[in-house]
Amino acid sequence: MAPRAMAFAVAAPLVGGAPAGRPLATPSRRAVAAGAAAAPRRAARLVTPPVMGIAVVYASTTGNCADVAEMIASDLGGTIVDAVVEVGDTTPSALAAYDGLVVGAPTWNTGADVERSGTDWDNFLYEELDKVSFEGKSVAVFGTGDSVSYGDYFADAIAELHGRFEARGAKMVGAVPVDGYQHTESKAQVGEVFMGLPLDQDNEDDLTPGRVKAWCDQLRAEAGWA
Ligand SMILES: Cc1cc2nc3c(=O)[nH]c(=O)nc-3n(C[C@H](O)[C@H](O)[C@H](O)COP(=O)(O)O)c2cc1C
Repeated sequence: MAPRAMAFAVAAPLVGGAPAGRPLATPSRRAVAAGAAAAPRRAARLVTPPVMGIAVVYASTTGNCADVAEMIASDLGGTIVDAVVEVGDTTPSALAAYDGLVVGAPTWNTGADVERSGTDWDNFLYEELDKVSFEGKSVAVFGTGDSVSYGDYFADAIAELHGRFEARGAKMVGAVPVDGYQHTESKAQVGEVFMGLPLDQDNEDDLTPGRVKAWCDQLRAEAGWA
């Protein structure tokens, strides 16, 4: 299946750091505050480190995860989200410049233990991520999947991203109850919760806006993204 064209152009983030993704139109309050703080009366103030918001990072083969990434960025808003970027267009060290991340992947490699996404995440997670620490960063995971045709492996890639970022020191946020989902099994499920937010754009896309909204409200409270 042909990869969908990139939903976002790559550009430098609003404040400092390596190029990571398309900045949203509105600078975050922290970015504005950082800019204000950097307006020096004395040269010493220039050493103030850049203050970043969060980045939404995704991969997508047929466009579902890209659509959801855009919905999440829109709900969190430009005061929180500084960049939206496809994972193949960034690096762990560029992402480590942000205060936090929302990361999203589809699941294509059904039943696989590793490289479950079948996208650029596979290389990112296993070839690049080990070089960078995400200590002190809040990271939330979402994923797109099919809870009917692939109901025994629903959104398995969520668990893989969760485990890999947690292993690099990230504070994982954004677990959601399994209530209301119709899958049978998922590697992303622990007890009665998912490790992140699964969305099924194939069978219940009507539920996605409400799920995204509730999750973004949860992230604001849980990660302090406000
Ligand atoms: C060959 C194939 C394998 C798939 N495997 C899974 C799977 O194991 N688990 C799952 O939840 N969804 C599976 N899906 C569904 C996709 O993950 C789902 O359509 C997702 O929304 C695609 O996201 P994307 O458009 O961002 O790539 C599969 C779909 C196809 C066609």
